[in-house]
Amino acid sequence: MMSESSDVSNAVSSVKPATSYISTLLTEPIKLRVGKQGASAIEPQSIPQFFHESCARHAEKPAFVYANDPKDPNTAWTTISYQQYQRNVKQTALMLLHVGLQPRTSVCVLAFNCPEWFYAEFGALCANGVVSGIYPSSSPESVEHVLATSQATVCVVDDAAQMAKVRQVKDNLPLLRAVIQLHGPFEDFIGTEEGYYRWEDLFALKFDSALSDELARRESTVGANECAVLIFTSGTTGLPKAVMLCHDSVLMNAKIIDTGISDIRKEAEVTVSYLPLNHIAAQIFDGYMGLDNGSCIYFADRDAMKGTLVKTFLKARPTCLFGVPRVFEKMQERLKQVTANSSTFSRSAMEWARRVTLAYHQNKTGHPLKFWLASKITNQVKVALGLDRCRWRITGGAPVSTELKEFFTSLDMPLFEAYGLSEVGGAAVINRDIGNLKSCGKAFDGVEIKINEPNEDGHGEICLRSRSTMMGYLNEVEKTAEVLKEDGWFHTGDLGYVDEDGNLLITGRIKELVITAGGENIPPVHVENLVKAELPCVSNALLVGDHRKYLSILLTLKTDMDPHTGLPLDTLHSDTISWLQNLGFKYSLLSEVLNIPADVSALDDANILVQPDAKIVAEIDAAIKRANTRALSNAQKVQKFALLPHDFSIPTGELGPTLKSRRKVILEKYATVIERIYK
Ligand SMILES: Nc1ncnc2c1ncn2[C@@H]1O[C@H](COP(=O)(O)OP(=O)(O)OP(=O)(O)O)[C@@H](O)[C@H]1O
Repeated sequence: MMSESSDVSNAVSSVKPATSYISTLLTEPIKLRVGKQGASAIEPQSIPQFFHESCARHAEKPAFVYANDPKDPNTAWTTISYQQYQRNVKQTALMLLHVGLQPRTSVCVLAFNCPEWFYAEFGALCANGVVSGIYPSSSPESVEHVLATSQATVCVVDDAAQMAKVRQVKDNLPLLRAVIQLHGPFEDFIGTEEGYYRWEDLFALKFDSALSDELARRESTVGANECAVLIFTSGTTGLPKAVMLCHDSVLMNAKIIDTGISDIRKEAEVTVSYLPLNHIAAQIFDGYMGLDNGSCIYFADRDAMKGTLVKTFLKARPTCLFGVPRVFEKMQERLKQVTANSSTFSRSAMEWARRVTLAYHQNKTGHPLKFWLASKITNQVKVALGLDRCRWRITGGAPVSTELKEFFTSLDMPLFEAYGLSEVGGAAVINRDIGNLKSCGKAFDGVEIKINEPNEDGHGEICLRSRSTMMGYLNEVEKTAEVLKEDGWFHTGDLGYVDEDGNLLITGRIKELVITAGGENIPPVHVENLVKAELPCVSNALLVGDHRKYLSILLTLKTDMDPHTGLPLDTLHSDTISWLQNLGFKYSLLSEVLNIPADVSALDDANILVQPDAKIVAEIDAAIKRANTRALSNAQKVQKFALLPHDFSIPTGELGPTLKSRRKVILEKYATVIERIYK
C-alpha cells in the first residue's frame, strides 16, 4: 500500500515545481505522488540520470545482440556492451540536435525493434525531447495523426516503405524538420533534399564541442516530472489517444516490477525484443527493466509476429520472456499440431508428462520422482522452442484464458499473468502463484486497487492508483478528466473484483460489454473462450448481441498465414484439416469449405455469402450447444453463428498491432453478415 503522498517539487534537483498531479501539455510538469515507505518512496530520477547510472553499472556487460542485416537473420550478429550503448546514445542525441530536435517536442520512431530504436529514444530524452513510437503497420493517415499530435520535430523511419508514408504527409506537418531513414535501399531524395537523412551518414559525423555543450545544457534542464514517453493506445475502443508518461512514472513501473519478480538476476538475464516497442509492455520490459538489470537483449527479425520468433529464441535461448496471450496461443497451436502428428507412444508419453507436471505444480503434492521423469519429456519441448533456459514467462496486455495458463503449466513453463494498461505506465498487478490459474494476482508494491461502485457480489469498475499513473492524455483535457482526477484514482474501464485473498479477477471491459435487448450485460471474452474450447478448428470468435434479442457469434477457421505479408491464406491449418477429416471431408482450402472464390482476404470481400456443407454447420451447432451447457446464465447462451470468409489479421484490419481483436472494426466490417444472422 502506498503511504500518504507528498509534493516533492524542488526536493530533488530534477523535479520541477508543479501545481497539479495532472497535465495534458508537453511543457507542463506534474506533482509526483511520492510516498514515505516501500517502492513509492524511491527518489525521483530523470530517465537520462537513470540511463547513465545503469550503463556505468553494467559497462562491460552485453546490452544488445542483433543481426547485421535486420532483414536477414542468417547474417553475422553483433554484440554491443552497455558502455558502447551509452556512447551510441550520446552520438544519437547530438545527431538529433544537429537535425533540429526542439526541446519538449517529440522524436517519433516508425520502425521494427532494433538497437537504433533505443538510441533514438534515449538520445531524444537526453536532449530534453519526448519519444513516441508509431506502429509499423500504421497507414499514412495514422502516421500523420501521431506525428501531428505528438508535435514531432524529428521522425526516425525503418526503411523505404515507412519513409514513403512520412513523405506522403510531411507537407501537412510544419513542425517536422527531419526524417531519418535507418535501412536501405534509399531513394535519391534522401541526403540531397532538405530534411531527409540516412542514419548512417549522420552517425558518422563528428560534432564540435559547442553541440556537446548544448546537449549537456539540454540534459540539465530535464525534469523527472515532465513528459518523457507518449504511448498511443491501439484504438481497440476508439481513436488512438496519446498517454503521457513522465520520466518518474516510467522508471517507477520498471522498478516495481523488478522488485515484484524477486528472482530477477542482475546481469544474467537474456531476453528477446519482438513486441512493438511503442507498446508500453515492450517499452518497460525490454527498455527499462533491461537497463535496470543489465540484461542482454536480442532483437527478433521483423517477421517475428508472423512466425519466425522461435528462430530467435533458438539463437538467444532467453531466460525471461514477456508475451501477449496471442503469442503463447500461437505456440500452443504449434505444439498441439506437433503432438497430433507424432506416434501413439510419444503422444501418450507427452499426455502423461503433462498430467504429472500439472498436478505437481497445482497441488504441490505430486511425486517428485514422477515429476523428474516427466521433466525429461517436457524439457524436449522447451529445447525445441529455445526456451530451455527460460526461468519466468509473463503474459498480459489482453485477457488470458485459464486453459492457456494450464497448458503451459503442464509443460513446466507456468505463465505469470500480469494486468495493466498504458495509462498506469505498464503493469499494476501480477500473479506469481502458479497454483491459482483464475486470477491475475496481487498489486505490485506501490499500487492501490479500488473497485468503484461494487454490486452485491463486489464486482465493479477497477480503479488503480500509483506513482506510475499517466499525467493525462496529450491535449485532451476532457477525456483525461473522464478517467483521472486529482485524487489519483485512474478509472480503467475494466470490470472485476478482488477475492478474499486480495487477488484481482477481471471479468470484462465496460466498453466491450455486450448489452442485449433484454438489458443483460455479457462479458464477451468468457463466452468466446467457451466456444473456442469446443472447436479446435476455430482461430477467432467474436460475440455479437448488442441491442439484440439473443447472442450470436462470428467464427473464423484456422488457416495458414503468409509469413511476409501477414495475410491469412486459403490453405487450411492442420487443426482444421484434422477436424474436417473427422467429419469425412478431405478439404485443404478454406474456399472449398466455404464454397467461395479463393483469396478473399486479398479481395477483402467481407460480405460474401459463405455456404459450408450442412454437416459442418451441424457440427459447429453441436459444439456451441456443448459450450452453452457451461454458460453462466441463460442470457449468456449463444443461439446462432456465422463463419467468416477469412481469418482475422493485422493487414485486413481485424487485429490491432498486438494481435488484440478490434471489436468495433470487426462489427462494422461484417455488418451485412450480422444482419443476415438476425434477419
Ligand atoms: N491480464 C489481463 N486480463 C484481462 N485483460 C487485460 C489484461 N491485461 C490487460 N488487459 C486489457 O488490456 C487493456 C490495456 O491495454 P493497452 O493499455 O495495451 O491498451 P490498448 O490495447 O493499446 O488500447 P485500447 O484502450 O485502445 O485497447 C486493459 O484495459 C484490459 O482491458
